[in-house]
Amino acid sequence: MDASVKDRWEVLCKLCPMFPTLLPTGACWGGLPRCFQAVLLLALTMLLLAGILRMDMGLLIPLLRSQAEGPPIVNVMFLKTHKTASSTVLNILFRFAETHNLSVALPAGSSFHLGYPWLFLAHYVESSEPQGLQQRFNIMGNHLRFNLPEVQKVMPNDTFYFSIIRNPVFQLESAFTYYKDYVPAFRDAESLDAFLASPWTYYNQSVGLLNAFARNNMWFDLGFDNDARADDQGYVRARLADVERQFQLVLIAEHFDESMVLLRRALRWRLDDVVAFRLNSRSARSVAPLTAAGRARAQRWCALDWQLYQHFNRSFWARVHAELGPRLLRSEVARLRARRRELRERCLQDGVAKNQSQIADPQLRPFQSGQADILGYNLRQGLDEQTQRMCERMVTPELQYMARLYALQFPEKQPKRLPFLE
Ligand SMILES: Nc1ncnc2c1ncn2[C@@H]1O[C@H](COP(=O)(O)OS(=O)(=O)O)[C@@H](OP(=O)(O)O)[C@H]1O
Repeated sequence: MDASVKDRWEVLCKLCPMFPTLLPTGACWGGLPRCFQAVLLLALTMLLLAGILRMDMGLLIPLLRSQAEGPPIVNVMFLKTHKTASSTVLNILFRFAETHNLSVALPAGSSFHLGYPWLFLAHYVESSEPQGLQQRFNIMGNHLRFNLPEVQKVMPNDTFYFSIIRNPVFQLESAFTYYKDYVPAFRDAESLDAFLASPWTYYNQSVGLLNAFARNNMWFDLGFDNDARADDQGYVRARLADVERQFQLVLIAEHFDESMVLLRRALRWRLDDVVAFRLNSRSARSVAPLTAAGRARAQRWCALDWQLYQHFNRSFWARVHAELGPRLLRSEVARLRARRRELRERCLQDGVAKNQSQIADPQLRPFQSGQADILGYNLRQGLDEQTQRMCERMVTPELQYMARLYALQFPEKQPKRLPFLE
């Protein structure tokens, strides 16, 4: 026998006593080939076991962990960025707050948002405490421009912070239609393609905050300067690091269901807590897709948002792979979709979204803006009381839901007026 092969067998045999229960006694003393076979058998068995365990434990661990790691997280701050599926996420948070009797940081007085587009200040939140005392809340999610030190004044120290972003090309297209009449930079542009072909004709930086919808709107919502130089890599990297430090999770609107899977795991919530119907969507008629040249221009015009999106899209998928892996992700997304289908069948008339004129109950009619035709839902007739309440929560538009929570939380105060319903 070759000397080096013999040496290796001897090393293997020296390891034999480490597995006294697995190897037959004396296997190594009887002869080198027997020892080699035993070690090989052991290695194969371990490989096989590892394969089986990896497969099944991958599915089991999250279930075990979600129970083992304690109760659901109830202190949650959601930065509601604009035109990013954020109303659907806010509906999830409002429902969780209402069904768990949690307090919500709601806009003060007759306001519908938390001071946007100005940087958030704690006093934009309604409070039942006497002047000077700062009330803290469980849930916060109405539109605001992020300002961490002020948010920390109204939220507990152990709050979970998260947000959502969307491909800026689609985010801008949605914003253009929705804010067409409201944003100075959009008003005179015939179309978004026309705006992007010559943005400086329409966009005047000195007009101030109202134009924030027209450029790098997500960057702005995060509290940063939306007109900053996008080619200053030091600046961009520093702001991205700020977001990473301040938010435990950044979701991606294009991957909404995968986002809900991650969110549910992070918050240790039940499946039904994160199942939602798409809210605040436009009818196909009011979507005006950009040309290929327009899309390229939008990326350049919103280069800060583009870098934000690229960065967090990458880290989102890295996290999905690290925490779940493809098999578990697929099964969790399938579970979520199946449950949504079930609830759609149970709750919704015809199972589809309706435009404003088709919605019978004014409380379920979403606010309309600009040239967008915003869709909502009719509920099925004849639901039992409990199902009716559950379904109603899922389809109540943001402003009506906010007004209802406000009335519940501050019964002594003047209720919110929603003029568009009158
Ligand atoms: N679940 C889900 N998945 C993907 N996309 C979704 C989802 N829910 C809402 N949406 C789309 O988000 C857009 C509305 O965004 P917001 O609710 O953030 O708008 S707002 O700023 O509160 O007015 C709006 O986009 P547009 O239709 O392009 O305008 C919605 O269709």
